[in-house]
Amino acid sequence: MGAIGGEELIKWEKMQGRNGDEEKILVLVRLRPLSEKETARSEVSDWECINDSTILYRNSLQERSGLPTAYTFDRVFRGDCATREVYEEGIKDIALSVVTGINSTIFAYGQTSSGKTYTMNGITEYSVADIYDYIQRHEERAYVLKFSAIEIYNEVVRDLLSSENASLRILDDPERGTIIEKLTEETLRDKNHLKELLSICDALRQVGETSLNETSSRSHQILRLTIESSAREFLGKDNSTTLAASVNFVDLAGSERASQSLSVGQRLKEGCHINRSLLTLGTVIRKLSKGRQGHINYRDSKLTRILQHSLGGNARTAIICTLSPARSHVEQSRNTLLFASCAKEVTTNAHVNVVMSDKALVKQLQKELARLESELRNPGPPGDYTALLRKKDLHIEKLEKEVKELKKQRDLAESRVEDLLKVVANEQASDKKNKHSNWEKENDHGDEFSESCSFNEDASCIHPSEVNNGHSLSDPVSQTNEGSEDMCKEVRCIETDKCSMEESPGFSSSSNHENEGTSRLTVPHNGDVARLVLSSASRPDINVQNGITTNGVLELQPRNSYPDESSPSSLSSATLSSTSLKFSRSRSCKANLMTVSSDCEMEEQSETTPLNGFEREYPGRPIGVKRKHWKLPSTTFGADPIRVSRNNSQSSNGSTWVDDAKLLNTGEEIPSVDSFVAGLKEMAKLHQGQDTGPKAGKSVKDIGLDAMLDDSQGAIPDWPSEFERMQKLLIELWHSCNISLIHRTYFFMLFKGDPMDSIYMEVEIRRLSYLKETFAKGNPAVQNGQTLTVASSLKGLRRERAMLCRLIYKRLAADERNTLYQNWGISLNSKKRRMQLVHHLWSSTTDMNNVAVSAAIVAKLIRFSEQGEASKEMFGLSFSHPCTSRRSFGWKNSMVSLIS
Ligand SMILES: Nc1ncnc2c1ncn2[C@@H]1O[C@H](COP(=O)(O)OP(=O)(O)OP(=O)(O)O)[C@@H](O)[C@H]1O
Repeated sequence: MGAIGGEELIKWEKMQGRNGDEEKILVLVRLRPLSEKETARSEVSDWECINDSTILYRNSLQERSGLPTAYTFDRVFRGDCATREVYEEGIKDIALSVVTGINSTIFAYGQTSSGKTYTMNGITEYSVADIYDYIQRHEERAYVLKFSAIEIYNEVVRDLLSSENASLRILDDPERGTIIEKLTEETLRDKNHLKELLSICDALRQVGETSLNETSSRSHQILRLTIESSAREFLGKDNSTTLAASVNFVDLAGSERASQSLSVGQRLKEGCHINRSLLTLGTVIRKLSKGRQGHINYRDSKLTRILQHSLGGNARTAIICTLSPARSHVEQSRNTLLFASCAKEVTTNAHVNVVMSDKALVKQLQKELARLESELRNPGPPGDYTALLRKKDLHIEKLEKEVKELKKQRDLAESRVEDLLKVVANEQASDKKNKHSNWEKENDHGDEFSESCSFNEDASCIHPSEVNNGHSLSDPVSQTNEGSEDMCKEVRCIETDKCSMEESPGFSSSSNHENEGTSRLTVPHNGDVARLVLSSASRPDINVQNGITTNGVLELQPRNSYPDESSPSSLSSATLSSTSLKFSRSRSCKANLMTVSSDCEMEEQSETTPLNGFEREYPGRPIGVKRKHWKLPSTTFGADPIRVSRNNSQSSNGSTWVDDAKLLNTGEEIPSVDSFVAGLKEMAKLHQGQDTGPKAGKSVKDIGLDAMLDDSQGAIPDWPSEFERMQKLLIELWHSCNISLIHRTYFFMLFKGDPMDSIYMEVEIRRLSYLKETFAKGNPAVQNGQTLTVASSLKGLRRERAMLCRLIYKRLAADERNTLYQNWGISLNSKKRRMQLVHHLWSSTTDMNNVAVSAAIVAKLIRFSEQGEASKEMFGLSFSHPCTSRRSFGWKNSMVSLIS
């Protein structure tokens, strides 16, 4: 039979409350009463069981010997305790484990005449009786019991139940471990044969009685009862399993010293063998008590070889140590207690033993073989594989998405690191450039310079801290060319595409006529500081002729036009035709031309943050609604030229641009809230057109509001939590898509939880989800005819931050700024305080406090409140009936109080 695991094993282990758990050997100590002989010799009893677990040596003389006087074990029994009591206290539980498939062993260890046989006879009898009782009560199972009784004497194993008393041979079977060949077996097939069991017990008792003679007292006797059981309902069936375990009752020879009991000749040989087995047993127990490290010498004696599994193996084990109380045996008693102390540290690891008959095993293997052969012959319907492949494909697709998302996150992280490096580099550069120290008041760099360059940012002067010997620290190519291209001033970007330029101090521009002629931008050429940033200049149709002259003049000449010779140093407000401009550079700057081109390409992408131009590839565009020239308002400054359409037009071409610069009169490209709102309406209109098709042709007023009102008034269950969800999603999407902070602020300020907000929020979510998805795939999004990438959107965001940085200086008083710095944990002495502050704005997607405060600060900077403390009703964004009560589930904090 081969041992296997199985469901039954698990079931039985559960029944036993064990699953290969380690368990310490149970150690009991039994003190016998003084024998008649000992009493006659006036022996005194020096040992006393002071409680259930402690035995005490009471001799006051010996107490001073330094040896222990108290010993504690699992249980100690006084001399007047009955064997039944010993049996019931722990032994019974272990002995009966055998009926549930768990091996067990009960030892008796002690010096000669200490009561080992006396105890084991009782234990064996009670155990067998209880096993019998158990079998009787479990008729659902069939039992087979096998007895064997052996004696180890002088290291020879004898079969006590065979008539010949023949010697037995110990075999080491690789599968079954140590076995004893020619075991005499008395087999009981089921309960009808139990009488035979009892007769065998009688025979064993006789053996025990026999052992009282001189020979047996110096031999080790082992009675083994093996029990196999199977559920009757499975008997004879292929799936039947059998539990098989053995219980050993071991009556060891006396552990007295050889010198006491042995002398010469046969007795000496006998004693040596006795001591060899006992000595080995002691050594094994001692080693096991220290944790099974190293070699355990089971094979050094027959006794330990046969009982190997009972000593630290697959068995539950109990040792009853018997003591004589007589003072004359104190030394042996102490040795016994020492042995017991070691034994109680030994752990065993018993588990339920399940076996399957060879027949059942063969059948099961044949069945498994047949199944595998069948699978090989019939690989299954192709549909299975198709489905499997589809599943795999989906999984691969999902993984690819994850990879792209991770790449995107990596790019973002790299970009942020780049930003930080620039900040650090700028700070270092600014330290060196003390000659520009007057450029910064309050040791807060950049404002005055920026103010002097209040031309829109696309054509703005580079902050001195960004310039190092004429090259931008942030431009790796320029840094590479450092030293060799001093005369070539970098041209970064020029606003084109019908851009509107304002005169600004520090700049002069000239144009002989709108849309034609050469536009010259004269940059204040202050040594190596001058730098003109061109945006959108990478457009292939822009031709820069002559590049930047040595006196800092950049000439832009639209193709097919003529240069304006008249006023090279002045340029009035100019609108450049975006259709025919092309860059070129003077030969002296040839090497830098590549730099310019590359820079300009990047700038072209950076012109637009993802806010704008969504209309181009908006997936929900209704059929028939072609690409229109409407746009969301530009909230990334310099990203798009400001197109003037002040009438908030809702014409079919939908260009609802507001000349924000004029409107706000800030010198910065801040989109007004009404241009923002107009853009939202455009978007909502498109969205509505997508959803409602036939209504697409109507104007916003015609279709948008009423239709949306209908939609939105379809009650959204649990709107407060839905609003919160949408709001969080939007914040995350804004962050992911690098959306303009001003756009976020406007949106945040306008939509605070009115049920009607759901429409615009939904539109915004759909728009940004599309953008995010496009970015996640690593694709550029085509927006407003321009290509938008993660990198370009980040650049747009950076420019917006720079603008906000300037606004902090312009719009906030010194004490307001200081309060903000303190609130945001920015040291008042640190450099780039404003930039630090700006980087905190809208920096968290989860911290709503950060969001609310950020929105409040940006709102203040762009004078949102001055634009009318915009209410949605003002802009026609709210669809609420005048009587409809507004419920706000927005931010709880007072934004005004948060700012100050
Ligand atoms: N707990 C007890 N109560 C009463 N009598 C006992 C008790 N233990 C042992 N005896 C008696 O002590 C005597 C010796 O006991 P026993 O033969 O069991 O010792 P042993 O340890 O088996 O000796 P050996 O090693 O020689 O086989 C016996 O007559 C037995 O009846």
